[in-house]
Amino acid sequence: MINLIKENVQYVKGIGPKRAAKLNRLGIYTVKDLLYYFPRQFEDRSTIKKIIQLEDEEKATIKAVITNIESYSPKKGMVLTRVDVKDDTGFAKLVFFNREYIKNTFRAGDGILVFGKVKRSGNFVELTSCEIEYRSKDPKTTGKVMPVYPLSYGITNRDISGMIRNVFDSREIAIPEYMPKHLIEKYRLCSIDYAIKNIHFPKDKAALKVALYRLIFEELLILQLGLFMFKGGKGDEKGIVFENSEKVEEVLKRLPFKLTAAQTRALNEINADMCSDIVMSRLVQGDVGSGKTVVAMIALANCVFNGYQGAMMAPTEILAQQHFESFSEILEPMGIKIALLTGSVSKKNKEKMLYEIASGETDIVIGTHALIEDNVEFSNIGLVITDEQHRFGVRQRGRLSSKGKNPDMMVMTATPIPRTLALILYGDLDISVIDELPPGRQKIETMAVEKKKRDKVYSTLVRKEVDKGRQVYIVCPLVEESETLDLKSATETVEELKHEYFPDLRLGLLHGKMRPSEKDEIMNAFKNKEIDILVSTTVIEVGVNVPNATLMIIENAERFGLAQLHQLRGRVGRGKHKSYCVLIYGSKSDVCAKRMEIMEDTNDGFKISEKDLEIRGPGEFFGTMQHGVPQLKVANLFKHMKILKTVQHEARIMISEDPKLEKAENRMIKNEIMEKFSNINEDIYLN
Ligand SMILES: Nc1ncnc2c1ncn2[C@@H]1O[C@H](COP(=O)(O)OP(=O)(O)OP(=O)(O)O)[C@@H](O)[C@H]1O
Repeated sequence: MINLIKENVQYVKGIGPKRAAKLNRLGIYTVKDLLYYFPRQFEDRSTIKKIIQLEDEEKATIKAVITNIESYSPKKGMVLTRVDVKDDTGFAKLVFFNREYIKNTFRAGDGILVFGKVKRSGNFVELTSCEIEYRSKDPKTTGKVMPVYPLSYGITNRDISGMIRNVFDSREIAIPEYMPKHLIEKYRLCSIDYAIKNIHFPKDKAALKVALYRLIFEELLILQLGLFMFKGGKGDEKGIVFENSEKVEEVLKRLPFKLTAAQTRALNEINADMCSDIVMSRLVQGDVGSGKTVVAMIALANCVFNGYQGAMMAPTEILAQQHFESFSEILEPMGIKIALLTGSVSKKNKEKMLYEIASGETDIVIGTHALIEDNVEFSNIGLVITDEQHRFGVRQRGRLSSKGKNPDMMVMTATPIPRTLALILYGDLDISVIDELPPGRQKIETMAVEKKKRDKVYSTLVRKEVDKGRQVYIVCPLVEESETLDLKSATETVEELKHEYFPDLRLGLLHGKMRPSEKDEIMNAFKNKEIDILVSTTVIEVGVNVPNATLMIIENAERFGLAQLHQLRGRVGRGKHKSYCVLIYGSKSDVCAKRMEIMEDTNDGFKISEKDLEIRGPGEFFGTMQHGVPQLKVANLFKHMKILKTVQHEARIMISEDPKLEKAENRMIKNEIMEKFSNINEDIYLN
């Protein structure tokens, strides 16, 4: 049987090479691909409505009797057929384009069961895009739950249904079961055969539910098992056993503040890992401004006090520079030597730096991607930290770790996501959550303002903050003006502000196309209060810390996702002053209104990322990450969170008992995993 499933789809009755070529473009090559080409949604045609109940714009099924049929040609090549029908509650018109056969097949007095899109205006009811479900004098059978497939390349829903029907009709197809038996029994999953048949031709709503449950379960299980298998769970290799150095107390004393309870808790968890012989793999999650950096710094200091080197990789040069400065201020006086390694270090300096890192003279290296280049060698690295890991790939993180012998590893992120999703994004890491902001932080007052009121925001709010001695960020979606997009650009905004609003103030411009040294210069000037208003693109999004900045204005706020708006907003409210965020939007869409409302209502990153997921769906939310794993066809990481949790629990057990899934009961599902993951370019997958 299995061979039939792997057979080229072109040999299925009614397909042939021409249609097969079209199917190929939908990613369908084999019979199996066709059977696994799942509907995007289902239309419930099983409920029959009376004409009187029909609502404008809805899609519905009616059972009616034909009273009249007329065909005419409004223009060359087009035939319009109008079928008048009635039921015991009213009258309706059915409209068909280019379906001449209707006039020859039907007569007045025939019964018809028809599904279509309703247009209603008072008592006038019309159904368009009609599909005839049954025709007979008295259609007793009801319409079904109909699959709707994701289509293109001239293939219709009917085509796909027909082809799949042919597969089942013309040959003995039985899909061999690959789900481990213990899971089928424990969760009462239906067989794969039943699931496939019922997802394409649901017997009824209940059967569809059973089929979907099985397929969602399976899809998530394959994804999670694959990720565990390929990313590797926590290894059993022995790590370095650090001691909790007394000198850490001295570091704490040098800080201008006391750690929050949440920071202390995270540090204790990190310490416990570092002092054990297990290699640490820990994710530190904390909302913007919660103080993750200092936690990283203390862990690195402790590593150095134990005689090892540490490294921290940041996603941008600005951020690496900032960490370098804040770490140096506290740690250098204690004799710790810190280096900053980025792409813009001159060749000569770099050589010296690399030598000092390799010889062990340098204790802590902070840098960007430059850190993972081959020529960076450490003498004895004990702890590697990546900041904002979602910008790096799994392999990049791995590359940094591989520069030592089982160093402890820590990842920091400001995107608070549910545990279940973190497991998919980050693999099997332990998680510490910093769920408390430093004392004295006030809620960032957020206002969404229509584009036409921008003037007022500039002339009142901006002026007020600057007069108080505070600083302002203005974020624009583009660097330069665009002819095609009506979006605010950073360069244009600076000019406008300079000439029309604030000729007396000091303005700065920051964007990704500038040279690193220029960026540094501007950032330093802003930090040193030499710039009042910094107009920027999203290069300031992650981590930038200037506590005197209290007003953030985001132009074309509708262009950004919620999580990104939250990150941007997090650049203010980082000190003791009351801070504000103004979201200027130019869209009238409902989604935009909803997004703005959420931002106004809450400052809680966790709630925001949940909403973001809900609005955008996990595909977009995970961005590039989704390119790297098999596409989900039926499961939705957000909607099916409960199933995901169950699946993760089971996957973890399976992997711990059989890490490579080699036992007889797991071999079949392993084949499925290999097949799904094999289509993925490893580079993309890992990055
Ligand atoms: N316990 C504390 N008490 C007072 N201020 C603190 C405390 N911890 C950190 N800070 C200060 O809070 C600000 C934000 O800290 P930090 O930059 O570490 O945040 P973060 O969690 O990395 O935020 P982001 O994700 O936005 O980069 C810094 O100015 C830092 O000095």
